[in-house]
Amino acid sequence: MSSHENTRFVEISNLVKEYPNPYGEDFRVVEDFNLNIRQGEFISLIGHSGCGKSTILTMLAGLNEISDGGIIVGNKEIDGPGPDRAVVFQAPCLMPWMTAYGNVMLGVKNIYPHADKATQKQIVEHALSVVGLGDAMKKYPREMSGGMQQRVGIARAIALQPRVLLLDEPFGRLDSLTRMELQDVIIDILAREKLTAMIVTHDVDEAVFMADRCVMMSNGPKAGVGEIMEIDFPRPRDRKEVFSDPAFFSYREHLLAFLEQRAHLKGETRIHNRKNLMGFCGLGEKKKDNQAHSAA
Ligand SMILES: Nc1ncnc2c1ncn2[C@@H]1O[C@H](COP(=O)(O)OP(=O)(O)OP(=O)(O)O)[C@@H](O)[C@H]1O
Repeated sequence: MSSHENTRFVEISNLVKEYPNPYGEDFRVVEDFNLNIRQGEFISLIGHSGCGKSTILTMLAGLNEISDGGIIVGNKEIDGPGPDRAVVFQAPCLMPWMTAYGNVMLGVKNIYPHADKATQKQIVEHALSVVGLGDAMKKYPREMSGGMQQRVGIARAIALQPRVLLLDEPFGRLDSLTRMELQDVIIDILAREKLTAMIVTHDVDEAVFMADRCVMMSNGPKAGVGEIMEIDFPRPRDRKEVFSDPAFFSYREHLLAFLEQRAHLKGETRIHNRKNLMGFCGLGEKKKDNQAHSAA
C-alpha cells in the first residue's frame, strides 16, 4: 500500500447531506464536511446533539444516501454498504430467538455465504472469544445483560472482518463499569486487527481516551468540521496512566470549551450540566482541580 493510501485510507470530501423537511423542502444538515483518516487511525466525532454526527457515520457506513460530495475507502468510492465497513449501534438489536452464536453466524453467512461451514464456525467462535463471550455462546439475549448483548453486537461486527469499524454511541446505554470494559475490548480489537475506526460519542472523556484524533463538529444546519485535536497518548493506552496525565485534562478542557462556545452560539447561555459530558472515569471537575493544585 502506498503512503498516500495509508494516510488517506478514508477520504471524506465535500460531503453534503440534505433531508426533506415537513414542507417537502431539502434541509441541509451537513455541508462541506472534509476529513482524511489514516489507516489504523481511531477518530472520535463529537458535537452538539443534532449537528449530524450519526448522519456522517451512517453515510460512511453506506446506510444513508450521500446528497453531494463523496467518500473513498481504500481507494474505492463507496456507493452503499459493504463488508469492508461494519457498524455497532447503541442498541445491538439481536434476534431474540437466536443464541449469541446464532446472531453472529447470521451476519457471517450473509457476508461469506461461500465459506465452508468449518470456516464460518471458526470465525464466529473467534469473534465471540475476542469480546469475552467464549463461555456464553449458547446464551439467548434474554439470558444476557445489556453489556453482554452489546458484546455480541461487537462480535457480530468484527466477525465480518471489516477494514473500518464504525461505532455510533455504542456504550450509551451501559453503566460506567461495563462501558470501561467495552472501551478496553474495542481498543484491544482495533490494535490486534489493525482496523480503522470512528466513534460517535457525547462523552468527552471517552472521546479523548479512545481516539488518536478528536473531530469536533460545528453546529448544524450546514455542519462541518469545526476543529480537529490530535490526542498524543502512546498505544497501547493504559487507563490509569492516561487519567493521571495532566495532558488528559488539557484535552478534555479544550473539548469542553469548544462545546460550551458552540452552546453559546446555539443561543444557550451555558451547557446545562458540564458533568453530563464527562463520562465514565468519575474524575469530574474535582480531580481536575486536584491536578491543577498538584501541578502548582
Ligand atoms: N431521516 C431523517 N429525515 C429527516 N431529518 C433527519 C433524518 N435523520 C436525521 N435528521 C435530522 O438531521 C439532523 C442531524 O441528525 P443526526 O442524528 O445525524 O445528529 P447527531 O449529531 O447524531 O444527533 P445526536 O447527538 O442527538 O444523536 C437532526 O436535525 C435530525 O433531526
